[in-house]
Amino acid sequence: MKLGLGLYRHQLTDDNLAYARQLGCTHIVVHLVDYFAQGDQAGTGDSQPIGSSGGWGVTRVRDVWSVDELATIKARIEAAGLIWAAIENFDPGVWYDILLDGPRKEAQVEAIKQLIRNLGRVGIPVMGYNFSLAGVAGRATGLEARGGAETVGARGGTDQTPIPAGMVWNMVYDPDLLGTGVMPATTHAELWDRLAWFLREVVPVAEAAGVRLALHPDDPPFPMVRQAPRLVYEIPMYQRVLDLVPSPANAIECCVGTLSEMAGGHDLYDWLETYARQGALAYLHMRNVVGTVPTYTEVFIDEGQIDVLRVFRILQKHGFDGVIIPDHTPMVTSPAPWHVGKAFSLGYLRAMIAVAEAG
Ligand SMILES: O=C(O)[C@@H](O)[C@@H](O)[C@H](O)[C@H](O)CO
Repeated sequence: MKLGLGLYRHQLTDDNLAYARQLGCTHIVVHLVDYFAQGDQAGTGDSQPIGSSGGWGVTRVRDVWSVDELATIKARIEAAGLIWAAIENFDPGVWYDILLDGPRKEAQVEAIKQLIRNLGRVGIPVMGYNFSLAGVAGRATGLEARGGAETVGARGGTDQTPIPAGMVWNMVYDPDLLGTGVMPATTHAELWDRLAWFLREVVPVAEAAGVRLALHPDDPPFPMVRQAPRLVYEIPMYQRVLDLVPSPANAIECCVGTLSEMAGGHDLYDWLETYARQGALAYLHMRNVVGTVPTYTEVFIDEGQIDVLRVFRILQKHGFDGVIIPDHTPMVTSPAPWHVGKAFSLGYLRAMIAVAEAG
């Protein structure tokens, strides 16, 4: 098992790469979507994008990331002695009509196929994505982790304000549509059909390119957020995703914290075993949590309901040799809240991986 660090686009600096290397990471996962440039997230520093109803701003991105752009970033990561394990998330500006079943979806899926081929050419083995209309939205911030550390969670429900027309996945893709109404109502069945269409189009291309598509579960895992349906909001629902198009290229971005927050009473460890046995886990997000939907809090890696060592022992048993990154951590009161939070988590994860691997 390999330890990695996830960096947002604006965090892709030589200092942060050196930081990752110094703390024992061998791999980097990069969010190339610039969530923090503007909108409600602007100026929030390194804190995670929360997803307030105003969204993260406008995306003007229309072209997929080119071979040159990707190769430049890769060279920089490798110069720091690290390996680029995955990109996390498509820019809404290049695939909004795939999510919305809009008129540009055919053209956009061709662009996504080109992006996947670009990843294959540059040698980036995983493309993480979140097939979601509302995206990561509707969580509340509070001082609820150990010692009053700032964190996020849900307090009995989530945001159900409708998504404005022109916005999807927390970003505005067409400012001219703002103020003209709301996103058309969608059913769960329709959203599953959209995912199935997307996977049937793209998985064969990904397979040929040697790239794995890896779906993130819905965070927060409510059946509806902002009046829009969610896909994977209970743990067994991932099996339906895998069965749509069985292939090593149709895989899971396994956010263990989100899975543990899910309702329905399904056993986390049994299901992790089910997915690990199928070789379906592309990479892992690790954090801890207290509670399940509709009320839960994200907490420090060592203080929640998830038995991290038990998770790693399951992965070890099934030969998982992919990358594990710390997911969101509470912000630690210090001159560098994000860096200290991640450093604490990285040290803990590194130790647990070592114990699990020692058998
Ligand atoms: O801040 C973060 O890293 C998260 O919000 C992501 O884990 C997010 O849940 C996924 O990228 C969604 O695809």
